[in-house]
Amino acid sequence: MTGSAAIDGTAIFSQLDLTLTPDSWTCLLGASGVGKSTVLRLFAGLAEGVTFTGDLSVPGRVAMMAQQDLLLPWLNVLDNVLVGARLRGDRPDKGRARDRLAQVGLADHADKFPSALSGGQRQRVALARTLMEDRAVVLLDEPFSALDALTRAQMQELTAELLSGHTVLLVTHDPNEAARLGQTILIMTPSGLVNVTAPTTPIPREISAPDVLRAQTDLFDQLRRPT
Ligand SMILES: Nc1ncnc2c1ncn2[C@@H]1O[C@H](COP(=O)(O)OP(=O)(O)OP(=O)(O)O)[C@@H](O)[C@H]1O
Repeated sequence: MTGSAAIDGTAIFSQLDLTLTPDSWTCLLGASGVGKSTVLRLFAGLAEGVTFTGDLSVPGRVAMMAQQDLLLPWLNVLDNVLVGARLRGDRPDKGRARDRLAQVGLADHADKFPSALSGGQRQRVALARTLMEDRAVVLLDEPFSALDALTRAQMQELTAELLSGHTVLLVTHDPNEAARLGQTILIMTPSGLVNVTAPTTPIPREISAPDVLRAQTDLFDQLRRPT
């Protein structure tokens, strides 16, 4: 993505230059309102009302997972995982959906309704639904931010494992999360992207690994700097 975006004539960002590295996790941080979600929505083709000027190329369709699990309360867990196929009018592949639920540790919850699940379990259903789409590019918009610290850490690990080999763009406000998962770490500012050196060890990294703590501190410093 190279270009500028505006809503109703008001600039959201200008001359942003963002290239995702294939098969790798890119983490995008930055102040509230700087335009991170707008970037994701543009990549996803869901940026209604946003005027983008520039070049934007997306290799095929993408999958997206957001902070809210967006599960449909009137469908059971299995049907929520199958919702993409149903919306497209494809034949639902229940066997594959059950496999995805097993991958996220919810094989025994397929017939339950979302209201009977914990927040962490609901987010795992959302992950199973994202995996069901089987897209090379996956966009994650603060998917773990509403979870308690322990569940968040577990979800980070599970998602990194299951999305291995995908091209991932993760928007997060959490420097530790970026330091654990980022293979490229970028801070979005009104004047462009700042590249912060990411650890080079494989992901997911341990929460308190020395290289993670170093990158986390570095990120805090950069985020605190006035732009
Ligand atoms: N539908 C809309 N109409 C008008 N302005 C909008 C609309 N959606 C977003 N904006 C504005 O666009 C800017 C960027 O919003 P965006 O959600 O992309 O920021 P963000 O960096 O993801 O913020 P946060 O970290 O708080 O989620 C903000 O100033 C916001 O007020």
